[in-house]
Amino acid sequence: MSDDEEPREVAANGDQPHTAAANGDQPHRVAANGDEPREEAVTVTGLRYAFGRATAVDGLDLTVAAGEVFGLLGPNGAGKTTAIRCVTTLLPVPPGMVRVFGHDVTTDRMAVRRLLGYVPQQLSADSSLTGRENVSLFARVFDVPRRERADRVAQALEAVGLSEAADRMAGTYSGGMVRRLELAQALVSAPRLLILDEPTIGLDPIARTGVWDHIMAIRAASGMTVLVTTHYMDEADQYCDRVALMHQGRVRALGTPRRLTDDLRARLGDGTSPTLEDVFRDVAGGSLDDLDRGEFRDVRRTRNTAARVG
Ligand SMILES: Nc1ncnc2c1ncn2[C@@H]1O[C@H](COP(=O)(O)OP(=O)(O)OP(=O)(O)O)[C@@H](O)[C@H]1O
Repeated sequence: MSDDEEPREVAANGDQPHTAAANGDQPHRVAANGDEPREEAVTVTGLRYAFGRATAVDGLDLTVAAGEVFGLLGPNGAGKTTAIRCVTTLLPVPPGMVRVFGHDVTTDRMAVRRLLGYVPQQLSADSSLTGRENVSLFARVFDVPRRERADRVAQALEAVGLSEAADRMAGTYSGGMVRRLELAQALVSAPRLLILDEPTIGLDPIARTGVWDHIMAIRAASGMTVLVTTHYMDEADQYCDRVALMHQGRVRALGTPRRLTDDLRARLGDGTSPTLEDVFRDVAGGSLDDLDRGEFRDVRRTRNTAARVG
């Protein structure tokens, strides 16, 4: 696919593509399920970001509907983390390019920060503090009222299954427990939008499932919107309502995993059942060198969380 081609866009219900209503400062609405339009949690319009002369994000358009689990997929260097850091206000972008629940990340930065919880790829837990102390620290940083703090910290730890281990040093946690602790840190401020950058990188399959089980349970209980990046196509297929496949700073395909694979199956017409990874190969073409070398599948920069905490 050439750089000039449009990404394939598919609606969550398989019918109409999501369309944003240009209605000024009001949160936009999108039809995420074919029924009532839903509020837009994230709206990215023509986002470009360059580090010096290196373009990391190259004209990204995205809409994440409130309440959905949206996956940003792609190989190393596709621009996923850069895009996410723009949404979290950590990288400066011109006004009008990125909005969170209708708030512009540039002109209304503090309002945006109050709405989101962010689990970065980098380690954010302190090995010399207990799990509870780590989450308490975030509760203070995020201005959780003092009288609510102990309860909110306990609830966040409970939500990720760490109540029993709460008073152990984080340095004794397994990689999966550390990831869940970081999830609790992000949850303690009761965000409307949870952003997770490679939440399961470097974890074994059981720990990966454990992390996702908690994410999905929290989402079901709270209705929280989840924006997640991952290299793992199988996770995206299983857990994401919609995915955007990114390559070289641009979205190459967008839709529900089911719709994207069905669409490819119909086009191939050879009786095979393509996976999401096949869709990626199809839209990224032979230029996806990482994928061809197998690096894509094997988590290129393994985040050995447990070792780093210890
Ligand atoms: N701080 C930085 N300074 C210079 N270049 C950067 C910086 N951060 C990212 N880049 C470059 O921007 C491009 C996109 O990187 P980004 O980290 O957004 O990709 P990614 O899809 O998140 O990859 P990964 O899966 O490896 O995290 C890459 O070419 C990367 O080298």
